[in-house]
Amino acid sequence: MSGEENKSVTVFREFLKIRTDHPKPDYEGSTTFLVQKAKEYGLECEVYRETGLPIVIMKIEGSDPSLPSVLLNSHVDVVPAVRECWNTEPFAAIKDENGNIFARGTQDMKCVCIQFLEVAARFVKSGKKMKRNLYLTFVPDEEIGAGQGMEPFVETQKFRDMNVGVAIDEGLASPTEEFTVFYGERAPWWVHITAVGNTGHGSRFIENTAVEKLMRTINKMLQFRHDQFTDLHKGHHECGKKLGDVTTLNLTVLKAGVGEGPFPNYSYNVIPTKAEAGFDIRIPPTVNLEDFLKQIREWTSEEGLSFEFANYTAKNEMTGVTDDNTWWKTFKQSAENIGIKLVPEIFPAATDSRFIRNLGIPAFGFSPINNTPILLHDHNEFLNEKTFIRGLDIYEQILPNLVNL
Ligand SMILES: CSCC[C@H](NC(C)=O)C(=O)O
Ligand SMILES: [Zn+2]
Ligand SMILES: [Zn+2]
Repeated sequence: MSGEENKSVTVFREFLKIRTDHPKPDYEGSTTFLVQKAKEYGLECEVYRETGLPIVIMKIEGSDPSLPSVLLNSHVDVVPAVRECWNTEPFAAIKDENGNIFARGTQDMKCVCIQFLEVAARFVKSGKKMKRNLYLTFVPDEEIGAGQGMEPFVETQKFRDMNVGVAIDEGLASPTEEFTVFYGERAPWWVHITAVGNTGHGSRFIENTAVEKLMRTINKMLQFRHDQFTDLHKGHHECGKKLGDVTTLNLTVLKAGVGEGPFPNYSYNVIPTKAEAGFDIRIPPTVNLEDFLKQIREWTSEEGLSFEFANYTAKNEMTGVTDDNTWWKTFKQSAENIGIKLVPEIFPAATDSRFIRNLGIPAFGFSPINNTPILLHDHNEFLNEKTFIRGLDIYEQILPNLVNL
């Protein structure tokens, strides 16, 4: 590409090069980078460490700081990248002749981190005072469940003092012209089932074995999976359900057998007394979670079966997307005014927004990326620089309407 690179794109590419990939994210590197940028741009900034890992907090004070604030939240960590599956070095942020930037985090979600930072810099530079406080938080560990990130942070006095009225966080790329906006997420339940049963010689008909009991419960659960799959795929593609509207259930862990692998180091002629299965279940916010818990109890009610949760939430709040929610009305109207169509959906996976919504605070998941394949967590993740720049302009035009509401 000829000509000088857009300055915000350069900042984006610099940020992509910081190795915040799990399992050992360089949070000191990302923190130093962000603090330095805040200083350069004249943004108020502090690093909060009371919950363990660093959280970078930036602020633009409003003319009426007593009003609930607007929070722009982004996570700085990224998932690992398998070098041999990529066509370029995943942390080199190589830009090709079409302006496509290839790196882990281009979509999820270092683009949004830097767009929030750069748009805040534009607001400071404009010198125009806005009504509410505007906060930016850059948080760690979203990709591994937020146990040392957003989850404890929302419980702190620091967070309460920010008096958040609405939060904007990540969404997904959209392969079409329209943009998706997420107003809720499916509850992630990770269920671990253990079965115990009779043992004996592998040559006999032993009854009520652990594996047999586990198989019965697995079959019931996979039947439920099949019904949900059918529900998702029936009807018109246009008006039918989306992934976020149905419950997915996947058998992801399976363990049994006497002996230690690898093959063939097992006692093939000994009936094991214990067998285990783990499921990743994602439940839409429209489903009653107490009823679903009852369902799991029923599936595992046979004698010798028990279950525990590796991940569980009893709460899964949604943000209203009707006109009586003035945050939503303003967001939607502001997007329409600049010719952008927002399609509200339920996020199929889990993000930091769930902790904010569960406090009763409205939150929208929105990444201003359209006409782009969804490549989060995938090989050769990329974003075009023009899409990045347009996203920055979109935020610049929409956000003041929320901050001035
Ligand atoms: C239970 S926390 C797990 C969080 C993770 N988030 C993403 C975006 O992959 C997930 O949905 O599996
Ligand atoms: Zn993400
Ligand atoms: Zn992710």
